[in-house]
Amino acid sequence: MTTVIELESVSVLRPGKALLTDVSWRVEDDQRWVVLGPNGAGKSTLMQVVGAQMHPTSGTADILGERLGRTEVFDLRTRIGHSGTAIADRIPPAETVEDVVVSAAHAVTGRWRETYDGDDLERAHQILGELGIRALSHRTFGTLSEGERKRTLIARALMTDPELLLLDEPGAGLDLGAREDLLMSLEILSTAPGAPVVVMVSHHVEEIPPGFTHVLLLRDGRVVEAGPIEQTLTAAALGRTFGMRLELNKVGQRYAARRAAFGHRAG
Ligand SMILES: Nc1ncnc2c1ncn2[C@@H]1O[C@H](COP(=O)(O)OP(=O)(O)OP(=O)(O)O)[C@@H](O)[C@H]1O
Repeated sequence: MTTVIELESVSVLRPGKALLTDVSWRVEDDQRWVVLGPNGAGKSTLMQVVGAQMHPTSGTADILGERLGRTEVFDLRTRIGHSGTAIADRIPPAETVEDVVVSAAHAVTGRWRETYDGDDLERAHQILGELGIRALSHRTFGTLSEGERKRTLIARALMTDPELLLLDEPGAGLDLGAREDLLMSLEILSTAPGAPVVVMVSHHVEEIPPGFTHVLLLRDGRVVEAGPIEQTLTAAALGRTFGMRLELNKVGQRYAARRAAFGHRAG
């Protein structure tokens, strides 16, 4: 077992605001994590630190064996796949799906900057096939539905064969069918032999893909609980995270949460 992420007392401070406070977190290479928390909890900030895009103000962050602040972040970033809305916003709407994915091989957004070889294209098409969107290869990014965009961004994040894959709210904005399709793809890709370690951010327990093993609950920049899903994801812990009394149900490997009925005791 190898430690992929090790944060020790990480804080990220901005003028007048603590984005993260004293976050300690360890992720091993046989684990798949969901980071859950309400709006503004610090989830994206945490992904920025873990994705080597942001340095902690204090504490230490070791990612894939490299300590932030002591390593060349550009090299480290090539080992990490990151998909989120910040990346989607930088993609030109006229770029084709194939180019969005293949351009990751050179870590640029906008194909015009680089040329690609046949191997890159073959790999891009293989990944698009695994995510069920190969038929969209020649469509432009701007014409895709939200679900198709999310898949394209995940395909892009996988293009460099990363050791660590960070998915920031992959289920946001998807309809029921698209969400269920995406969860199935995430289950398959995260449990395949040789799969990268996956960390996924979400607001909803309904979006936890089967096969995910651990959960980190975040509120106001602080860790509420972190550990194996079975023991950690309780109605009480979720209620503390979201600031209300919640009922939590589990059917098979899927979860559902709602406000607790009057008189219900969170367990
Ligand atoms: N540079 C900054 N200066 C001050 N506050 C900031 C800065 N960047 C982010 N914040 C605040 O820090 C908090 C955490 O932001 P972050 O984007 O990490 O939360 P999040 O959990 O990802 O939220 P959401 O679920 O809404 O996407 C938010 O309240 C945000 O407004």
